[in-house]
Amino acid sequence: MAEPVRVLVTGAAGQIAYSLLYSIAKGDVFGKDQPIALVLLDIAPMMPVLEGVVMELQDCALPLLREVIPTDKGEVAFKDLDAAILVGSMPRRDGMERKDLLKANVAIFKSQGESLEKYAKKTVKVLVVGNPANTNCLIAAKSAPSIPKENFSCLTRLDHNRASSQVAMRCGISAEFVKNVIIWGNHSSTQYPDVHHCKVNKQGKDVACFDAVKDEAWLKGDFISTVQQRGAAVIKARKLSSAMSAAKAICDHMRDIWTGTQEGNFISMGVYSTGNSYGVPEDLIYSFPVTIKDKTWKIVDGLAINDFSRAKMDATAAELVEERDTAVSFLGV
Ligand SMILES: NC(=O)C1=CN([C@@H]2O[C@H](COP(=O)(O)OP(=O)(O)OC[C@H]3O[C@@H](n4cnc5c(N)ncnc54)[C@H](O)[C@@H]3O)[C@@H](O)[C@H]2O)C=CC1
Ligand SMILES: O=C(O)CCC(=O)C(=O)O
Repeated sequence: MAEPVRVLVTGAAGQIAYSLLYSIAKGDVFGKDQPIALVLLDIAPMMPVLEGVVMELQDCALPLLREVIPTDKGEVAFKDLDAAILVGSMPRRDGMERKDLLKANVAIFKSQGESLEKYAKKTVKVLVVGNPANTNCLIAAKSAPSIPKENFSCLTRLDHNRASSQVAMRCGISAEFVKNVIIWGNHSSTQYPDVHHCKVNKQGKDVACFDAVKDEAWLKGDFISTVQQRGAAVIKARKLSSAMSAAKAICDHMRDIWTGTQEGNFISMGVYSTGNSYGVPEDLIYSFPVTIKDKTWKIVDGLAINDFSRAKMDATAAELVEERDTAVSFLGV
């Protein structure tokens, strides 16, 4: 059997991690034959809670889980990593915008980027989940200059899954029959869920989403705002932010990095924008449609962009430029 992959989850005593760790440990992400060493980082006051999580992982008696390492120390957590899933940070409460989190959370990602630089393998794949996810990811990447920027990505797969599911429900079909929705831009309420290239499989045939849904006003109106506001709607209802669906999206994202995307399908993730062909400003982590092969993503080029889409792509880019500049002014990176 293969050597264990060493996987870090930060915020390991929190609610997303509680939904996530079982799926990783049972092989849903890195493969059913791939042993795993799971490193769990949280802050010192959470160590007693983390001990409980470790006990539960042990009690699952999972064959692939070779080692569980709980810690509050960066030098232990980031050592020799193959994959890092950076969840730990402060979540948004009802009434807060993601920008409110910027100051508190970017400092965490600067310090974790520095730890990746010092201790992780240069091949480590880093997924940033903690909000504001795009800007935190950019700051972590900038703080780890010897790790290629392409190894860093942020989670917009939850938005992607939300968009697929909204279209599927509208058509009365399962979400597996909806492919190639796109989330452009920021994981925030300015994101642009775009269905101009989306296909819906109806009775075995791929049909353009606009023809399948037959309601352009909905697709250009309530559909977009529902996806943009879904995180806030869940917070309002649960008084806590999305956790089960976030964990599922993290698994989808990291599994696609590890094993690649299916031929003809693309997915959305926040990646480094420098060199993109869509006129998005450089030096951002911006969500694009990507395909993945050999653990390497590639932005899907050549998709037609109409004026409606252009305006929304530019608006979310402008928000990211502002977030980046604010973060840089806080941190001086
Ligand atoms: N990108 C996305 O699609 C989504 C992102 N999120 C974000 O994920 C983050 C975590 O959410 P939850 O698990 O619900 O929050 P939570 O509050 O339940 O858990 C966060 C955990 O992170 C820990 N933590 C705080 N600072 C840390 C540090 N410096 N190092 C390590 N651990 C640290 C806390 O002690 C806590 O255990 C939030 O920022 C939330 O906004 C949530 C849902 C979706
Ligand atoms: O909206 C938030 O701030 C937390 C949860 C989240 O990012 C989401 O559900 O999309």
